[in-house]
Amino acid sequence: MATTSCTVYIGSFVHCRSVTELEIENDGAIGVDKSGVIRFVLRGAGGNAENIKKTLEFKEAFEHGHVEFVIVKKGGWFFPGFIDTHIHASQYPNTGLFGKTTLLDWLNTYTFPLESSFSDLDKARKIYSRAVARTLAHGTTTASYYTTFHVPATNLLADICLAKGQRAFVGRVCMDQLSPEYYRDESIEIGTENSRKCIDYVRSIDPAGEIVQPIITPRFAPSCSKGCLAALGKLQKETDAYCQTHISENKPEIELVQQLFPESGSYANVYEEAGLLNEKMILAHAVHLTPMEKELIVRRKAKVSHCPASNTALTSGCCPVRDLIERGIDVGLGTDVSGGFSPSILEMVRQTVWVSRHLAMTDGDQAKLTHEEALYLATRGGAKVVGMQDKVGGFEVGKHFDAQMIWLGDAEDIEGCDEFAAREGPVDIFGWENEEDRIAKWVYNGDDRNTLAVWVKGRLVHRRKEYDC
Ligand SMILES: O=c1[nH]c(=O)c2nc[nH]c2[nH]1
Ligand SMILES: [Zn+2]
Repeated sequence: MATTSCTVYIGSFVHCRSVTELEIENDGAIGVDKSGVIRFVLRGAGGNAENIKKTLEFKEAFEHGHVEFVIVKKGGWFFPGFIDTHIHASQYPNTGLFGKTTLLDWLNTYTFPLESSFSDLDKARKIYSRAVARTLAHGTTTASYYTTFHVPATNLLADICLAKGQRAFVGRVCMDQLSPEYYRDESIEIGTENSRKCIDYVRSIDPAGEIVQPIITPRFAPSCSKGCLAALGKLQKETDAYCQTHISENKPEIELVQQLFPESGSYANVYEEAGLLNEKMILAHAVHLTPMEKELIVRRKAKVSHCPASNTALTSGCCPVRDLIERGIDVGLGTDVSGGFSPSILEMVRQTVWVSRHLAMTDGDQAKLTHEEALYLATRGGAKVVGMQDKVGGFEVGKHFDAQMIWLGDAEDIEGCDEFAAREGPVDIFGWENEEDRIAKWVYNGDDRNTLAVWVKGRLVHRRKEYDC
């Protein structure tokens, strides 16, 4: 699956025009050069090859016969790749396992025993390969990953993402307290040094950071001493790397932070004091922030990863996403595997809508988010969270072609078979649906069977077996 020459993607495309509005173009053409950058976007008569040939950028390529065409079937569309702003690759085998636990006992019961086993590199390879392949199959073209505290296994995940072509932030988990003794950094110095080794390694395999980048990852305040957080704040300044952590996920966790950092005043202020709260910080959850904490996050331009499935599974709470957005905080979506039960960002789009509706039942209708808004969070919102809004999230000239081809199946009846056996995928199409209906059906009923192919920077990184493109 290598990058070809120039490619023109022909047919319908859909992306978010604004937070609330989708652009649906039924007769489009997107020209992508051999480095994966979008060189033209045509609306109307895009399928007309003569029209496409007229575009200056591609004239020469056409003349030399170096242009390939990828055509989406009628009823399907190209959509920007999804951005998962918070996922624990190391927890992938536990997807769907959480029982009745809540955050703190879930960590001890399910999470620390699994994560600590990543000293076994064969096991790490198997798990990370599957996690990356599966998320790609769900259309995730960029992911911000937590690994474990192991340096070799963390570097292995970066290798796998680079080889498979998924854009990734790869973060070695730092913690020097609270987790079991067999699974915590021996000292602040050793932990910081190990994190630096991972940063250096990831930058050595992709110096331009086009596909993989390092991300500093203090697990969360309860797992990190004040000295550990301060050392990571210093490392962040030195390396200018991104940073990710958890914040205000559930109430007992917040009480624990008050006990552990009594003089800090608030959970957000613990990170602020360590110099970690800035525009390169991705804060996962942010369910129970106080107004003062939200103001601080706005001032520091830190980002939020909304993880609706995880917040429901671990009964953490309903994040007031509308409030965060209206305050001007950049919000993206996170699967938070395996607190979250699914590696699919499409599922998180649904869950975002559901959580907002549950919130609306108590807080009023203004809390409700539409699926158009949730799709924005899954693409352009996520791009802002990871600082890639100029590169990915939509189809504009100059952006990279990170995209998925969506197809719901067609409406043709199979003779003698009126019922569900006629359908291979999860969505029933009757043929009379307009484009808006098809998108709604995809959001509420679709899954990876509808994602026929996925590209990152113009490189085909996934395709369904039965789809030949
Ligand atoms: O959802 C979560 N997953 C984790 O692994 C974790 N660690 C601390 N807090 C956490 N929350
Ligand atoms: Zn998490």
